[in-house]
Amino acid sequence: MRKPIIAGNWKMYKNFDEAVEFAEEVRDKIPSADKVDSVICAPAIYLPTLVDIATETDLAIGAQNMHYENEGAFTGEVSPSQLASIYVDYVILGHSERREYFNETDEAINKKVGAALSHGIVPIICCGETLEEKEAGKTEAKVVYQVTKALEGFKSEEVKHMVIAYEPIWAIGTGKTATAEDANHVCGFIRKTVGQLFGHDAANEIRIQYGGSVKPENIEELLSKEHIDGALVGGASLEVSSYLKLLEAASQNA
Ligand SMILES: O=C[C@H](O)COP(=O)(O)O
Repeated sequence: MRKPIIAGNWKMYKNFDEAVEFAEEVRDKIPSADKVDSVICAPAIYLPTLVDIATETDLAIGAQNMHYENEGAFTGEVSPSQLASIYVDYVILGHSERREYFNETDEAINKKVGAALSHGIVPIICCGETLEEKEAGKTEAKVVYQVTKALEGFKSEEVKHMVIAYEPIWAIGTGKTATAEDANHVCGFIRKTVGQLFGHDAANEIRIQYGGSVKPENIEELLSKEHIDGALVGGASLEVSSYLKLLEAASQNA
């Protein structure tokens, strides 16, 4: 049985006071980490403060991106060793917004996955198709390509601890959600791909999230599906009450 994982992605929202207020309000209301992994991926400048607030609670803190080098002349970037030095637990890698607006390549994402692992940071690796690709029947080919490239060169033992987030780009921030059946189909396809590449144990243990307009109203149906182990949530993770409802639903599904 895979433990559900709900990760909020705050993207470039919230000022400092709002971020602190949110974390202080939720920290003692997070369901037990035995039942669900509850994560907030915040803007980099808030991470040390949020990690402090979350210490000794069941809330985990993640970054939204990082470089793959540990140090160097890379103005504006944050490194894996820097994130590890402030005890960040997770990092989102290859989000479609990073791929589209910041030219992030599959090769760079693959290096970032390796860097995250070597620092004990769990990568949440994003994949997903555009509306054009969906309409052209290319969803499966697209996610297989992205997942294969992101996981290239790793061992089964490493892959099983990773998280993959299937996020159809047309469903992000649009209010359009993939049907639970469609989302489950693609997540199942990703699991099958992991199995072909890394074997049965990795496929069985890797957690696969769905992302794209996930809300308290649709989380239960999504989580009831065999291959959906959680959600990567944008908009609905910004409000305390909706974030907590998502966690509650996941903890009851565990
Ligand atoms: O990382 C989160 C996704 O981009 C989904 O965002 P959304 O829940 O606002 O559609």
